[in-house]
Amino acid sequence: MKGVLLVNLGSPDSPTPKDVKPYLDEFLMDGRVIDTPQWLRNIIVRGIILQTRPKKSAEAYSKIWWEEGSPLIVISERFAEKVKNQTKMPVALGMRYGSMSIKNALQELHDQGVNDVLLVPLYPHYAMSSFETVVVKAMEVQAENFPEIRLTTLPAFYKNEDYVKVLSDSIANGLEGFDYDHILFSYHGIPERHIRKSDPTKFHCKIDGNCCKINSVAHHTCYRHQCYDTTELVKAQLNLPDEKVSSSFQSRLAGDPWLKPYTDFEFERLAKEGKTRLAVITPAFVSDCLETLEEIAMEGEEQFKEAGGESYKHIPCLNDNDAWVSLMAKWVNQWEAKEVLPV
Ligand SMILES: C=CC1=C(C)c2cc3[nH]c(cc4nc(cc5[nH]c(cc1n2)c(C)c5CCC(=O)O)C(CCC(=O)O)=C4C)c(C)c3C=C
Ligand SMILES: [Fe+2]
Ligand SMILES: [Fe+2]
Repeated sequence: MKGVLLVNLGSPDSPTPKDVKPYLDEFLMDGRVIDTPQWLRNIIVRGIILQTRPKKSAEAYSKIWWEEGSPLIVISERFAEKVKNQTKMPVALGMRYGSMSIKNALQELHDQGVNDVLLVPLYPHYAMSSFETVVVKAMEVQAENFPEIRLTTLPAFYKNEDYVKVLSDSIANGLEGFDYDHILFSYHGIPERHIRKSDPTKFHCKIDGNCCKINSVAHHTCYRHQCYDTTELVKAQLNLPDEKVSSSFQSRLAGDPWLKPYTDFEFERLAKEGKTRLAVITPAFVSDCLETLEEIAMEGEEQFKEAGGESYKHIPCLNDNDAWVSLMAKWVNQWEAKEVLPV
């Protein structure tokens, strides 16, 4: 029997340093997130980052936490529930990190007689630190515990025509009534090194401003290209003028060079250039989370207004938007009926 496994990133169990620390430990000890040799990752993560970050992160989580729990988890649960209502197949939800494990979710499907699973990483773009780590983890868990289950992965869907339409409609809806003079597409950042590592040609991705515009097989795994493509596709769908739109990358950790331009620097640059009414869109995330609700909706507004901006709006992610749910249901049902996957 066929079934669906939806996987998002995960959150700590509560917004306290006690619960944030083990969550960050699992997250940052993932070699696809901090991609150093393990001995060095141990020093960087356990010897340095985890000494101070859990307290700082817990404070940030406290600002956005809902009565029902972490926004990312609650929204993912609502989404999964709605998808369930639009398919005959069993649907389970797991998280890459934290206590809602992929193993438990696969067990849930297995207990319902499922032996053929469509794995859906809830990320529109490919990155080794998001999409790839979910796929690798699910394959490891399957091989170790459920050898009779067949796993098929839904590919990164950022340029799927229906998805671009659903995303654009949701953005248009969020922009309604807001008199903006600029729209910033802020994507989660990654270290530049990750782009080079994921380049199958080993020479295409130079991160020089041009490589992402030249056609290449490298784009199947080039997160930077996929983000810029998303901006262009939405811009075309909504007929947005070039001069009113730009892209940037947020949430960097100290140390390595990350993808540029950095979102926080862009807030300052745009305000100084006289763009005073800013809308911010965060299309690397399908559900709102710490990085959108705290870093963009709260901190971002403060940074932009301190730099001279006057009005500011964060446009919500797709979350459990009905059109998004129906599109996901269409994809999983097409796979069930004809083994067809979206492109
Ligand atoms: C080296 C560090 C990190 C990489 C690379 C990275 C890539 C990456 N992350 C997401 C999506 C999310 N990240 C979230 C939180 C978060 N991310 C990092 C670090 C890296 N992410 C940290 C340390 C944290 C935790 C919070 C903090 O201390 O700042 C979240 C939110 C989770 C939540 O509970 O709300 C999401 C979602 C993507 C898509 C990505 C690569 C493209
Ligand atoms: Fe992250
Ligand atoms: Fe590229």
